Amino acid sequence: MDWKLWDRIAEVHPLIHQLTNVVTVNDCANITLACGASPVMADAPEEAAEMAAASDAVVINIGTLRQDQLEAMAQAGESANKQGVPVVLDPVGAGATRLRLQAVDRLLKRVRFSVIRGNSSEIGTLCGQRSGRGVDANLEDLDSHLSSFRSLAKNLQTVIAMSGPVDYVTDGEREAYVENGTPLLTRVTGTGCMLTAVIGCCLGAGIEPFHAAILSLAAVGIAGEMAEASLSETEGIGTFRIRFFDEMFRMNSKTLEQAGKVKLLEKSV
Ligand SMILES: Nc1ncnc2c1ncn2[C@@H]1O[C@H](COP(=O)(O)OP(=O)(O)O)[C@@H](O)[C@H]1O
Ligand SMILES: Cc1ncsc1CCOP(=O)(O)O
Ligand SMILES: [Mg+2]
Repeated sequence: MDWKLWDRIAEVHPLIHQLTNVVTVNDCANITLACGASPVMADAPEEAAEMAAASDAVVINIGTLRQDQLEAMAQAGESANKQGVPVVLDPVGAGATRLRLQAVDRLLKRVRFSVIRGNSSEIGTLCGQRSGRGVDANLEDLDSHLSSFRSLAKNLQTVIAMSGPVDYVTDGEREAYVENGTPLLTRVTGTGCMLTAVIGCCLGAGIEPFHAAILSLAAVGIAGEMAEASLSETEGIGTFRIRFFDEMFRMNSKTLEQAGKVKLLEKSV
């Protein structure tokens, strides 16, 4: 794993156009800045395509979806595809309602995504195993689903990045497991959304999608581990959230190399 790729974000300082949810939009903008990239949040249909074409990567997150926003997302994605700008999808709560399920279906028909990042329920739903209440994960027996995740990646010509206790990344040929992280990351809303924004930063810096996903999963996991380790007995989730931002701001290739727990199974299929 070439951890030095991470430093490209600060060197390139890419512009990351994000069409995202109202719960975590501010956290996504701040994590983008913390990584050394520049965020712009723009989801009006009147400007989404123009903004996407002028950006280095586009992040589409359906967390609090509305119909007009969906059209803006599709237009931004199409415009990005036309200009060769990479696009990453976060299918938040894809299995929770019909609106979300249909939205993901429409987006996948109109836009080619470089990476799709979701939790196990969201990725399972994309494979036809509809699951998930709300936005949190509850798909079980993940090992039995790995071959469908690989087929999904192959069919959509994308990289699937499934986060969880152990993260799994595949482009249909190559596979990787990332073992960094802490359950505390699930006790703060937005860590998945921020992870997807970080993937956008890596893509915008020109890092190819498979490695962009691995680097981002390792970075977020390690920042979570370090934030947790810094907590005193009287500190809790509020302090964890702040320290997580601090650790992402301080993240560099050396820390990634020392603390990254990645198993790469290249050409494993
Ligand atoms: N049980 C866990 N143990 C360690 N890390 C976890 C655990 N669950 C999730 N993570 C980490 O939390 C981050 C957010 O992932 P996740 O919670 O799956 O996304 P989402 O918030 O979209 O459901 C990822 O970096 C993931 O590796
Ligand atoms: C709670 C919630 N509801 C709609 S979007 C959202 C945020 C989800 O963020 P994450 O998936 O990163 O925890
Ligand atoms: Mg999520």
